[in-house]
Amino acid sequence: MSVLVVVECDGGEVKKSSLEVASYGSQVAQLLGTTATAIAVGEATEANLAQLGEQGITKVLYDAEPRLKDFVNGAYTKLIAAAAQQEDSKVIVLANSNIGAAVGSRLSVRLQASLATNVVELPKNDGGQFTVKRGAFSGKAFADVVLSGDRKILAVKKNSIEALHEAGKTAQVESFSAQLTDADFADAPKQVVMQEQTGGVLLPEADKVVSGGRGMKGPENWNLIEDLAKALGAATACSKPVSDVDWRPHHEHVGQTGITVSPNLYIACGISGAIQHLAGVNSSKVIVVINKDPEAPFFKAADYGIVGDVFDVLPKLTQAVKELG
Ligand SMILES: Cc1cc2nc3c(=O)[nH]c(=O)nc-3n(C[C@H](O)[C@H](O)[C@H](O)COP(=O)(O)OP(=O)(O)OC[C@H]3O[C@@H](n4cnc5c(N)ncnc54)[C@H](O)[C@@H]3O)c2cc1C
Repeated sequence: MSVLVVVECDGGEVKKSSLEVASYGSQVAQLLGTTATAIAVGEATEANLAQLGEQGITKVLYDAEPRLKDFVNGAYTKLIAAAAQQEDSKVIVLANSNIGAAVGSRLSVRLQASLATNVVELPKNDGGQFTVKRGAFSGKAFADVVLSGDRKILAVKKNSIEALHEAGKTAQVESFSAQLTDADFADAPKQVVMQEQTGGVLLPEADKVVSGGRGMKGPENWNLIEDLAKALGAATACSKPVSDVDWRPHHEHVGQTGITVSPNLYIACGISGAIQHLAGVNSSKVIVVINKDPEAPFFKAADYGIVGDVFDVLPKLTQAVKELG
């Protein structure tokens, strides 16, 4: 019996959120007195998969079927279920990402497993019960959830756990086949057309995000957001009212009704910090808020706050970032 960790890869690389998930899974394995095996999905290289040893993974299974390069829910679910069966895994850990959330629910039906999403801590053995803490009510609260049943699936929220890094440790990479058929690819997307992204950085995966709200006054001032984003190598985002009035495209709107982001750095410029906005950004590692109103609610969620006018602060901040190189 081993803990099975689902590792998402893109362009040959393991995604950062999956390094966290691998670290989480190997710590769960330690708690249960077993080892952690990963099943890799997406486009991966053997060398990068072997490096998952640094996050405590012992073995990595990889199916090189070319159609698995892009996300196909049915095929990914069957692949992961087959790996769980081969490894007799009672605990399956995945990222609380778009892929993880979609596969997690399908997998729970297929394997008759209990599922907890948005998990933020390692599980506890609470009086013999397997208990996990998860974010609830758009991140405003936490819930302790008891998972029963033989199999459990945990979808781990990004930035909830530090990725382990034991330099030089490698995992054994094994080829794996789930014997997928054409029927498993019935829901494969025919074509994926990427929306135009500022600086070529994809918003949901971005490591840094510079975001603007109504305090930016109009689309003609967005060069201030874009200049800072370019200097930082960040993606740009906005609040809902900004995209509602077409100052920015809808795919940049973050929050409860928009995209959820979990970057290492989120800079909010002229955004009040309404609960619906926070719901999409509150798993960011470091939040910086620039707002001229010291009472703006966003300051309560900020790691760093600048009380000031965005038109004064942003050019200076961009200049300072450029000088730092
Ligand atoms: C069902 C529902 C779902 C929603 N979903 C979302 C969602 O997904 N995402 C989202 O963002 N919102 C969402 N909203 C809207 C949300 O409630 C807020 O109205 C919205 O987030 C406010 O956007 P804002 O902060 O840009 O604008 P405002 O609330 O108008 O705030 C502007 C801020 O800019 C500051 N400011 C003004 N001028 C300057 C200046 N020169 N320098 C510095 N600061 C300045 C002000 O002090 C103020 O704090 C939703 C609402 C509902 C009811």
